[in-house]
Amino acid sequence: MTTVRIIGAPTDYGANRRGVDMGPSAIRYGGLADQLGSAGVDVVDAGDLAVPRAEERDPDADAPSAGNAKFLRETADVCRRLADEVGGTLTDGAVPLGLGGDHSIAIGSLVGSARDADVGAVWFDAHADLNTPSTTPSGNVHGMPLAAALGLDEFAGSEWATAPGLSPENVALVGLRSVDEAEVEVIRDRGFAAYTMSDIDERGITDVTEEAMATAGAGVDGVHVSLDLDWLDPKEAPGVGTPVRGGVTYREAHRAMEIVDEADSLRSMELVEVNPTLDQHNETAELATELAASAFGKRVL
Ligand SMILES: NC(=[NH2+])NCCC[C@H](N)C(=O)O
Ligand SMILES: [Mn+2]
Ligand SMILES: [Mn+2]
Repeated sequence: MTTVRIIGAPTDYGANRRGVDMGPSAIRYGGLADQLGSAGVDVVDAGDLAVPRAEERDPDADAPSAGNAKFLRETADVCRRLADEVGGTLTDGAVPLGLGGDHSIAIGSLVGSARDADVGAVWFDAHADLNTPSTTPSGNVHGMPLAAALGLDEFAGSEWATAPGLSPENVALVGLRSVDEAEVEVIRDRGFAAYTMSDIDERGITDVTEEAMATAGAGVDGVHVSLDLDWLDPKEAPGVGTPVRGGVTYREAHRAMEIVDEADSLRSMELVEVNPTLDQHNETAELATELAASAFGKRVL
């Protein structure tokens, strides 16, 4: 039987708006353990990493060496510890499920997942998260995790940020609808498999997700699935910090997660960017738990 180990990373260093640090509590309160149980997996909750409050920290402590990247030192500290938790979970034969927190925690997830293995990544997100300290329009590290893990620009050779076993040919982005100019260039130059909402409109979520999982999983030991809740339409998932209209529906999201399960290559997963201060009756957190259950095999019949 699969054991899923929940690891909370209650950060909001990487986002503009406060509140995603409450994500792990909201997602647990939203019924995560029960949902995963109904998917037929064993669940272990490792609790939350200790994360100092942003108010007690200086966002520019690393400037100017960090370029325009706020709270980079704090992010590095959390990601190092998260990478150890994720790596240790895999060594124990369980599947790590990270709870954000903002999307910068994906750096730690990817480093931990790709420490002793070759991995692919599927990024379910409205955004590409491929900015670097020199290209970011915001200075927010949640717009950079994929670039960091791939070692782009300033992240090249960074021991805490780059994921050694993550290869660019095994990266797929799904659901794009808000991509910055510099990110468009990176996607074109590096040839990432990237599916916009138009691709989903045209080809359907099943076809697109199957192709994304196949690309990410080709020739590697497993796939990391990063689920940013702003991937969904804000009507379905209002509790996120950077909502973008025109996202996937409730049904499309479930179908995609069922395909994640069917691909049988899931190595590690995370649920990020749930912001309870912007949510309605915890519905975004509850949706996150349901989608995780689908990804771990929950079916009606
Ligand atoms: N994980 C996220 N919600 N990322 C949003 C990123 C938005 C924008 N591309 C930026 O770099 O600031
Ligand atoms: Mn996003
Ligand atoms: Mn994101």
